[in-house]
Amino acid sequence: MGASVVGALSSARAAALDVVCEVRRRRGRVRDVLRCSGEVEALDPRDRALTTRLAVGAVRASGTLDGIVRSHVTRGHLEPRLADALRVSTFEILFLDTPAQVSVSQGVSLAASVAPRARGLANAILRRVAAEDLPRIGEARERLQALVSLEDDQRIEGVEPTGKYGLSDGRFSSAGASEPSSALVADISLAGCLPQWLAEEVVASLGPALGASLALRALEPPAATVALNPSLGEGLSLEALSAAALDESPLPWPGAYRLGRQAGLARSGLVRAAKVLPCDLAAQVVAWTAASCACGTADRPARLLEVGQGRATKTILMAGAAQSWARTLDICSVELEESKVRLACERLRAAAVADCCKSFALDATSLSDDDMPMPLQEPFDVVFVDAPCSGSGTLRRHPEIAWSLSRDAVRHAGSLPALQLEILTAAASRVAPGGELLYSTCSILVSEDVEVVQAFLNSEKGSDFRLASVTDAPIASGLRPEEADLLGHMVSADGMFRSSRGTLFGIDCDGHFLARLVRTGGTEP
Ligand SMILES: C[S@@+](CC[C@H](N)C(=O)[O-])C[C@H]1O[C@@H](n2cnc3c(N)ncnc32)[C@H](O)[C@@H]1O
Repeated sequence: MGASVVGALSSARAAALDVVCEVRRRRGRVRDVLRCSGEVEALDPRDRALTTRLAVGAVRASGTLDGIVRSHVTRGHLEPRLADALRVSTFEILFLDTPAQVSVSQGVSLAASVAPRARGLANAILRRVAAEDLPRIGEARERLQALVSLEDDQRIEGVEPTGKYGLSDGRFSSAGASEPSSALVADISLAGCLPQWLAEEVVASLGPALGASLALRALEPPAATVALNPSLGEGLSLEALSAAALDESPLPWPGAYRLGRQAGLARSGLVRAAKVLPCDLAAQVVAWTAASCACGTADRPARLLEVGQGRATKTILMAGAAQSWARTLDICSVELEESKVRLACERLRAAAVADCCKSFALDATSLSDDDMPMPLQEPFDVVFVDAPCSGSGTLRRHPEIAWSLSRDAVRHAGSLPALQLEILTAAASRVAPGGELLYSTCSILVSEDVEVVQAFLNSEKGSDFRLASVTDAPIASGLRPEEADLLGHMVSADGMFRSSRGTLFGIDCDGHFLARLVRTGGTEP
């Protein structure tokens, strides 16, 4: 924070405010606005990092920050640019290590830069944020930290370790087992800057200790993780990555690296050339595991249907993983949005895997229909459903999600779980007998993962399938010990993959989910 100067408004903070105003005016995404901003581009790297942290943080925590600011305004209404400035400054006071004297003084200058007559009001509000809300969040974090240090729900059960939450806190073992205590939910909501309903869902889905751990890490920047494209020669891609001086270090997964410096990645041209794919580590594990389920089944080229191709990151990883095992995958992918299919096709060509991949723009809920394009009519060894979801496992990467999502979207009829079940059921009809149906999301909510899997298995179509453990996927037998540890750590006792199960080797992944369903009954589709 050396660039900060008490009194004179720093250019990093002024740029962060412009970005946040632009996001509000255009209803844009903060990372897109940051990427396209000439003002941000002109900053030196250190200031650019502060601008990014402030703008992303202000958007990610917006509901909590606005509530705190409002609680200190006794009358009247804040004009939008002033509210934006106070949001940015409140985030800095509460969540960055800037000395309060500097962050308050800079916050007052920031507010005065857009509303000169509000200097006194801004001063009063920000001083109260520093004096009252900063310690309140510190106390909430301490209580959550005490809970996290107990490690597992079993040790919590029957013990009231800190006396700071009610006894009922230890009694969560699965979704809906009991109501979360309001004190725990309030702490997770405040420290993790989540709407209360989402904090409740997080506790119901992950349990108290993992919910607390997630809240403590919720405002940190996401890990800068990349995958080398195996199809373009891992050695060459690694050389190019080293030459770009991004301070890479290997992670315990084939071709996975963490970057110490992320800022130069776009400028290096490596992403455009598809030599390097920005991709969370857990998403890489999901893609390689899915590829192995297809490659492990036959000596002939295996057929894999990917549902929900998006920008084809996992398609590229799956094709590359198969090549690295000297196997061939024929991949068909379907995606609802035509613009994504066009982009996916461009990326597949750049990544040198277009020969083995075909993409179709269609609605996956119609996959059981008779009039599908020809290549989709033949049965598949593996159908991999990378389902549309809330993205609640990727809040740090997609900061808009936390405050734009509603409980209705993840819970009720006509919502995401209903669409996920419809897609899974339609996709199931394309699985060959003995083949596998894989269901994946980047959500941490049980309503979108295990409950969808259970609803499917309880359905007529689902009666042809049984759950298999992800630890028994063919990839597991070929992994190096630390890679096997990583996979094992992320698989729960029920055999389902959940990367939200906490950090390992200091790696803090997004929250991804994967379930394997093997087809044991039924006839050819
Ligand atoms: C989790 S994302 C996929 C991510 C992608 N596989 C990747 O690796 O980057 C889910 C995708 O499903 C697509 N989708 C949503 N509804 C769909 C539907 N009814 N049929 C097919 N695709 C759909 C979304 O547009 C989105 O791209």
